[in-house]
Amino acid sequence: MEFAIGGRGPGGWAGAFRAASRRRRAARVAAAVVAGVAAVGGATYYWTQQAECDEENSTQLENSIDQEAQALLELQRERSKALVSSATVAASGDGVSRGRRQATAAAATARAGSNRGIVNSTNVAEFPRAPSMAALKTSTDPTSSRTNVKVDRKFFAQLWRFVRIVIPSLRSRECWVTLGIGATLVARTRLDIWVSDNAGDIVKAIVARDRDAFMRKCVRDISIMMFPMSLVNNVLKLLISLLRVMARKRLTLYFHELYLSQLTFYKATNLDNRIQNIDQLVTQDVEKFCTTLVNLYSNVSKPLLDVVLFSSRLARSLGAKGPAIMIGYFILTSAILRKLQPPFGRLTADEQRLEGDFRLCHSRLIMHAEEIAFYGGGQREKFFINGTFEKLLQHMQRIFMARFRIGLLDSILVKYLATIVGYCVVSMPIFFTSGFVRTLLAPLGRSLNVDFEKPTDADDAAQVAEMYTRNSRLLISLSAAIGRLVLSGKELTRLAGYTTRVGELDSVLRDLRRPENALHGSVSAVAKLGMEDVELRAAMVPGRLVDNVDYVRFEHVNIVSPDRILLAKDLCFEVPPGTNVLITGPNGCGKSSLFRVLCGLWPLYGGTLYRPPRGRMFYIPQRPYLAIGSLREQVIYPMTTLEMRDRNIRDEDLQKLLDEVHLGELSRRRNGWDNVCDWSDVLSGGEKQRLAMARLFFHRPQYAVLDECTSAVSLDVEGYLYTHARELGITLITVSHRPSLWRFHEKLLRFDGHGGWTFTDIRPEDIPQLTGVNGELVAA
Ligand SMILES: Nc1ncnc2c1ncn2[C@@H]1O[C@H](COP(=O)(O)OP(=O)(O)OP(=O)(O)O)[C@@H](O)[C@H]1O
Repeated sequence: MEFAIGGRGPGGWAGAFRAASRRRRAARVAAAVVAGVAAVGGATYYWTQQAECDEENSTQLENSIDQEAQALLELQRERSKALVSSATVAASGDGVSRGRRQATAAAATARAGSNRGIVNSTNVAEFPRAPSMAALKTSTDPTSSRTNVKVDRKFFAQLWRFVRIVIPSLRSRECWVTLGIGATLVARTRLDIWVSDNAGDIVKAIVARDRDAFMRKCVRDISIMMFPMSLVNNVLKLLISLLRVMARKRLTLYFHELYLSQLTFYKATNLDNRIQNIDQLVTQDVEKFCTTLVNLYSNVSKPLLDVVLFSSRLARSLGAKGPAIMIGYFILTSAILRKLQPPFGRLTADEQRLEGDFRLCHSRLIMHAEEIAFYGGGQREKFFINGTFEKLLQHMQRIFMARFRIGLLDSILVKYLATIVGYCVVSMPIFFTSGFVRTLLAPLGRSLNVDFEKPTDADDAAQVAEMYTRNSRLLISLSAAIGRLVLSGKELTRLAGYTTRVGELDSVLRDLRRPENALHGSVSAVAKLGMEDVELRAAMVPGRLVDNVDYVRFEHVNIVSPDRILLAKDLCFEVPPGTNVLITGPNGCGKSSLFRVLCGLWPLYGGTLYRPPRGRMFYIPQRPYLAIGSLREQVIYPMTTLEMRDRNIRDEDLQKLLDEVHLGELSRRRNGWDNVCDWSDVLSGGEKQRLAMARLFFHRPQYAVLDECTSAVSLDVEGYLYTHARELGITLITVSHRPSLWRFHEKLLRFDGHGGWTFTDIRPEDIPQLTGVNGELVAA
């Protein structure tokens, strides 16, 4: 709220103030402080009410955003798939530590890649996992905490937890910066009061034609004070920005630690549907939380201080009634405006949804441009897109009209009437010293034990001008402080929203890392089973992992999907070193899931799993993960160049590997081994798979899990790769539908798609019977 107070007040006030006794003045100051605090209480009540209103609006906004999120699901799914396939590979490739370093960059690429994903949607569609389906479930879930944002005890408890992470100790830098901001705020308020006093003195000197006083106050004092004033202002800005960055750093690193270790990133995105869009939570919501928290700190503490100090200062000249009337007026007008205000929260939410619909139409056009073009559907799409745009425009016009109506009232109450009230308050001692105002203020005066006495006539024009200037400035500052307090209500609700979201992330990540959940999944998953799920209940008994042997053995292990479907019952087989195993079965029967259990991504149920330590196993999926970085880093992933140098491995050694997989040319392109580009875009499907095989040969694990990872490689090269892997002593566990691969394996694990399985020898005489003339599978 602002005033347009200006002009010159009439003379005759000064005597009134000279005549006031010290005792009375002290009483008035005390009363003014009480009035100020009471008014702040009123303002606080107001903005709590406001917060509830905002809460309602924000819930509507959130709901609407949910709808928009649903509408945009198709696009997000593409992006999530890219992210999750990266997460799966980073998890199974033991790339955790490296993944931590590259998390931000990878997310950025995935996001940037979403556009490519749109155009190239056929590639992405190969991937069966769609964690965004889980996102769909939770985003519409009415019990989701997104719809339940409250400024309550739980909020303050959560907030306190994060404040303790952000400010870990009283000796931390963050604590000093927080205290520094507090001290700077006090200094700034004191300087504001000095400015008001000084402005009064300057006007007084001008009116009294006192040149010496004018030079002293205007030139000398301001010249001296401009240094501390500009210093304080800018130090305040600097400290607030610093605290924001420090808070974000602490909190982001805290979440990175939780998220990127112990495969939590995989579990959170694949096995658990409690949270969605973790990338957004970690990168954006944490940042917004920190910004809102720091802003709230400065936006509440400063105005509170201002209200108390400005009120007490004003009371010295106007008595308690000045600030009390002004604050009362603000509370009154705010209440009126709130009553009459249209539901802008809902209107804005609707606007967002309509904008989302409009954007989605265009995005779908880009995504399916080819199909639409083949169908000749341009006209149909135009009709549809124009219709959506028309709806958006009509809604925007409705909002403009609502804003126009409330704007009229707003200007009258907040600008012009407030100006009148401000003028009246400042000139009260001279014009309104008896009668109506006295009667009006009498109850307030009695309750505050203040005597709103009539000041004696002032007669010193210079002093009057001084008082007028100072008081009007103080009143402007006071009203600005109350305005900021009122706005803080909105910020508090926003902070509650971010705290809930960040708090949810925190509790889910911590839950997934609990020792009892680490190996066996969420305990609650079993607890949620109904009594009718007898078989499932029996199958989901926590299993035992022995990971220090040099063979792979499944003993009575059950494979259960996160959706609690029993994919394989009572698995028992052994893969001794040197015995390659081929896994076959219909789509969706659980072949890849076996690997997920083997690598520790999915919970282990049933019996005992024996396997070598993770570092001695390697996993290559059908679409290999290519990290951000140079060509060298693609081959050695998840090892870093530094680690490679430490182990005395040279680029020439890598070149041999590339030659083995028939990709030797790659290192001879521009920038050679240091060539950094988006490798998933640059390489063809077959080249990516061969590069992944070079990576396998580089790491030479004891066991390699190959999940259809040569499906795009020509048959002759594929044969060579398998032969070479055997020469290197790598034992292979392969999923493939290609009969051409049977000859490289000794055992066959076949799933029947109903939980059953067989584990048999592959006899040489079986192989020709199973392959047709062109190498296709004719019996299984
Ligand atoms: N994260 C997950 N959440 C829920 N269900 C899943 C998840 N991952 C896989 N599934 C389900 O588990 C089943 C087995 O999936 P899996 O990937 O093991 O199939 P697959 O045998 O490898 O199939 P394909 O031959 O098509 O690759 C499928 O029905 C799949 O939908």
